[in-house]
Amino acid sequence: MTGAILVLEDGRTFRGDAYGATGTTVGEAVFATGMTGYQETLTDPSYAGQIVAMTAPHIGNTGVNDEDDESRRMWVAGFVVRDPARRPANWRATGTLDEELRAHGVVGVSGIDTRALTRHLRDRGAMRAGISSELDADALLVRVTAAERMTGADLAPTVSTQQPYVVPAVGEKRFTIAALDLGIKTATPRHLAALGVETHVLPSTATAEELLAAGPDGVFLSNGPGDPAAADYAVAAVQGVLDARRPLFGICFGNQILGRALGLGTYKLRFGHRGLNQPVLDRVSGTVRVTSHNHGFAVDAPLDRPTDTPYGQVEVSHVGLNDDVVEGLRCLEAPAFSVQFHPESAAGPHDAAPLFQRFVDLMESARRGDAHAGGPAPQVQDSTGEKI
Ligand SMILES: NC(=O)CC[C@H](N)C(=O)O
Repeated sequence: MTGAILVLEDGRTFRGDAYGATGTTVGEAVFATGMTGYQETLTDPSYAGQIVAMTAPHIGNTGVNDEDDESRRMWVAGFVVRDPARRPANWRATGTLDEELRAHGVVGVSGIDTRALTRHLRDRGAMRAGISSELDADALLVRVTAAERMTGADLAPTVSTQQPYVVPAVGEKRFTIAALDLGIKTATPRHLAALGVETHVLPSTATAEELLAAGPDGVFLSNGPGDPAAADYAVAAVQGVLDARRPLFGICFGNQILGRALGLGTYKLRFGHRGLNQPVLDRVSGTVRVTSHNHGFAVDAPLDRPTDTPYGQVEVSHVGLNDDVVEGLRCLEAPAFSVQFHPESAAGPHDAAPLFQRFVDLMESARRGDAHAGGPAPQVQDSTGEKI
């Protein structure tokens, strides 16, 4: 077995075995706490530039399949696992994770103490790191300290589609939307399609004019990698959409971009939220949902009062219950809202999926010409009859 090392920016070194592709890679070391969903994680464009360590010790058990990819390729800069499955056991599996990582050139390391690594990152914060099966620790550390930092990194254009494309509605088409692809996952248009929404996906650098050109019923802002403070082009596009008063819904990076478009700041969290069971309070409905997260930055906004913006007041609609981080925004005088977590899940629980229905409700009320603001009163009911 070929050896490999993981070296953190502060010099801490872990020794293990090469996993996936051999070679050398650098990126931001982060940990993800989901016990399932490694295929979705690896193919989520939001992880571009990051070396992802899985805290669940046994990874690869269900292999890989042809259906669970969230984009056209794997984007992680590197992959760290404790104990890879020796062989997959799942009826949907078409290959092993190790082979798939190699096919995508993802350099990984296995057999290291991922609990110690996670505690280190939790205490010291996410930091640059490298994995190598060919360099010694000193040489790798030189590469790590020369690597680009996540703060200030503009990565959405590197993962976005270059060409617009359309995802048709399933059944009768009720609405057409333009989606700004900052790193969109396939699960998102799929959720919208099931609600009768046709999604026109546009490149990350699309302007407001381009987003609005076809007269869409609404505009969607996707998740995506990098620092929202570096994506001024997307902020300008969103301001144009707000000026046009077109219904707008954003997820994760989209939440951060909406926040910036409203004049709010963003900041880097110490180690971020990456997992499938993060409790979030929806202050509009008063319910707590267990949600899927993947973010290292967050919006800076007061929790206790609405903020005045050039587009009217905005309030914090969702709050993370682990740490009081802003997890959603709702414009009170404009048809715009967003969440920091992932209603499309993939992977993760489906608690938040009805937020897509809220977007549809918002477009419906805009079409009727009703007075509308970002968070239509929650009228959707889940299977227990509870309002969400
Ligand atoms: N999933 C996302 O959209 C992540 C947004 C942003 N890159 C962050 O790390 O916070």
